[in-house]
Amino acid sequence: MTDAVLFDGVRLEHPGGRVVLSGVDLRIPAGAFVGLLGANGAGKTTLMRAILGLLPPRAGSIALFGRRAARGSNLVGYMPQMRAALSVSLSGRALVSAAVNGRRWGTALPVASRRREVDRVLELVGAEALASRPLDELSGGERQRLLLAQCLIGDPRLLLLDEPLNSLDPSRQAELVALVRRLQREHGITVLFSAHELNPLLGALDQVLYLAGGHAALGSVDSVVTSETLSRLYGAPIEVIRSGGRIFVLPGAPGLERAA
Ligand SMILES: Nc1ncnc2c1ncn2[C@@H]1O[C@H](COP(=O)(O)OP(=O)(O)OP(=O)(O)O)[C@@H](O)[C@H]1O
Repeated sequence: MTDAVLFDGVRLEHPGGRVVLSGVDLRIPAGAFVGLLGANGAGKTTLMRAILGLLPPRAGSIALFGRRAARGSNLVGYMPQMRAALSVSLSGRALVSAAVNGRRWGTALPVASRRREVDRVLELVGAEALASRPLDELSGGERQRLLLAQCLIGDPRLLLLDEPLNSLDPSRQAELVALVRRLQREHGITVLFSAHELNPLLGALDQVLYLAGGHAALGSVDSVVTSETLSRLYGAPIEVIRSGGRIFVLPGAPGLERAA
């Protein structure tokens, strides 16, 4: 099967020459749910922008479903991290409609078809009842569902979700992860889901993509989230502790915290 995402020797730099990632080779199989983990500034957003074709690699190549990554691809749905613009009295339906009208098909799509597409994505995320309410009256979890609906417009095969759990409480986090997991399973969508915390994603992940020190490691949670792999990636001692079905990643040499 064609890989959803293929990085071959990729080097990503921001203007001004800041190297964020280098020598990255990775293959994300189509239909996988991948958690993208890494500390602040590790390059999670940068990697998503490269997949979107907004930051072309300075070396190597990126392909999506066998085609070179390019800006404006209908294969990809993106939920960006910055969501301040949502504190407005716009309705949920207007927010989702704006994406249908603007990004995917312009004005070429007949009004009835546009409306059907908005209804379809609202139903996919169970947000029909939210559609008529102003965004500034909705909870964080409800807004996230509408943003997810927006990403699903045009039936993308790959979803890039940039820290969608931020500012949600643990039960809303669990609901959102379960919703994305269901969409991924039922529709065969590939998901790249960035987060600061691994634990809320543990039950959903097929693989984890960890970024640190300009490098990337992709694989099962058990193979990547280990003291050995993360210490190599960070270039510094990292301790990984598993307890009660949760995983804790701590800086420092093994044994130091326990000794303290
Ligand atoms: N437009 C830009 N120009 C120059 N440097 C940038 C730009 N955007 C990001 N960077 C730098 O690239 C590095 C990676 O940033 P990025 O936002 O990708 O990290 P992140 O893992 O998404 O972080 P966070 O978890 O804080 O969102 C950081 O050092 C950041 O300062």
